[in-house]
Amino acid sequence: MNDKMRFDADVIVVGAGPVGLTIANTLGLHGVSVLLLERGDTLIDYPRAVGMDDESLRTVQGIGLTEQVLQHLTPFHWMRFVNAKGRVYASIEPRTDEFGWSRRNAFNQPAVDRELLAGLERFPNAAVSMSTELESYEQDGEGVTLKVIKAGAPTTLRCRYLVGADGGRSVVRTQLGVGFGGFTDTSQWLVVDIRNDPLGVPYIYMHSDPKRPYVSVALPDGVRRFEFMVWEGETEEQITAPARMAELLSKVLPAGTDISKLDFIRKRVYTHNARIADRWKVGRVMLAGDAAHIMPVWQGQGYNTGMRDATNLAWKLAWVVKGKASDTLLETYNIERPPHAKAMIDLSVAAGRIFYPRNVFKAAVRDVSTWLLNQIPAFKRYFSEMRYKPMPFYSEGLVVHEKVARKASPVGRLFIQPRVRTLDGEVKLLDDVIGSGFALLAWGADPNYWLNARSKAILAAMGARIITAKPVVQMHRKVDMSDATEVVGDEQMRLKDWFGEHPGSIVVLRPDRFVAGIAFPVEINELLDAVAARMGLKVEAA
Ligand SMILES: O=C(O)/C=C/c1cccc(O)c1
Repeated sequence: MNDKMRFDADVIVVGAGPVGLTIANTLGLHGVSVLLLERGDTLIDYPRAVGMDDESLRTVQGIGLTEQVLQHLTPFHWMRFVNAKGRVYASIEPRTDEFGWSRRNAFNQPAVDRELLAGLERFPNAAVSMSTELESYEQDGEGVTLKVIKAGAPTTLRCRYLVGADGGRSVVRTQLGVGFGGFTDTSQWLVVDIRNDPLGVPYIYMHSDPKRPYVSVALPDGVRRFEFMVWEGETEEQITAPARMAELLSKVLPAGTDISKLDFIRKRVYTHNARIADRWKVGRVMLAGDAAHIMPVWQGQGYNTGMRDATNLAWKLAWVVKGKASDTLLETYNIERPPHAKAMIDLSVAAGRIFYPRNVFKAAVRDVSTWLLNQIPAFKRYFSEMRYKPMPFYSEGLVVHEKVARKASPVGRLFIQPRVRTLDGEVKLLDDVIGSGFALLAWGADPNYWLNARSKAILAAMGARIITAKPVVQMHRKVDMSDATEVVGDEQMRLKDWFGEHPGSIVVLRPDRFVAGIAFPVEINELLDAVAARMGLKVEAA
């Protein structure tokens, strides 16, 4: 065989962090051969990210690891901002579950990473190579050739596509030669993680103490995280010296706490960066997670932004590797993801400016203005319900916007995930019924009646399920449904509400559960044609 056609795996992913692990699990699930390379000889075993949002949890659900991961989570984990006088000036506590899960969750990252790694054992087509460091790579028309050092020995590997999920200092990104513009913050922070939580109180408290802002976070498994701002000119050695640590901790723990009893996991100083890669796909090489963007921690969005990348990219890779769609589909990754990642960087930077303003005057303005705004219920709700968080929205890419003005459109947005009732009476989350592929989801009527031969061929090429949701009391009546249409009951009546508010009664749902398009039954054939064209779908002649 020609050397160029010998592949060790269809996809090689560099970096066994959460993003690399999630991409590998998704590819594993889709039957694509994937090799995950990790420089370390084990996964990182100390906490880093602390917040997993509902979108990431939905992704975990999609790769079949809900039960394994939920045990490492504290759902409904609020975030409270406290001023120098001890007054809570903002509290973020969204109590809704429109995507099927609590919107804010604290989690034990090392434990979740281990579950994701163990999840790969389910797939004979997924392999992991630890102690394997990428040195260099070259791409050509058919694939990518990597030079790696595995357990000290140089080796060559070849794949069709390469994903760099290898962190902020990504070797894949550096060698791709794309820019990583943005800035490095001038402030530094000391992170202290402690086992056997000496405080035990729930939630995240952001103390805007102008002398030394600090954060106190309750994590699962009895872990407490403190973060203290490092003063200008203060070195890591100085701030972690026993006397200074005792002084810092005495301010955040009750008087008389025996500091020598604290069980430290780690103490580390770090700097915040706000950077984004200029291009996330060049030929056969893609960047994801911190390799593509890094941001301050204040909204817990570094991890979740990376998980969104994994969710967006992995199924597209599977479709293209399996020959079901053209490279056009993969290009949509580079179109869809960067604008939202940039919005998350901006949000994280802004949150930092509110939390630790650079002078006492700005802090006073913040305190007065937040007090005034908190008297207005609509503003209070805006914060507490997290409405300030920009939700992903794809204005270009695998989306058909022709029918609806972009601003009001449900197209390009994540579809809701209510509970539905199946014909055998089980109540499940919607995605667990739909599975891992495309779906045509309708309200009330049967889309099959309107489908022409080409649309049927498109749906077959997509492997799409055709599902109609009905009121639970009507779901067993067969009078108006063809055998090719599955029926689910609208258990919480959220689907009826959703379709009642949007201009159409059928959505094309992508495998990542974003809405690719919306139509009335009479328009469905044009919509399917447009979706097929946008993704370069390989359709058998009808
Ligand atoms: O919003 C979250 O989930 C996490 C926020 C956060 C705040 C302060 C320090 C951190 O390490 C994370």
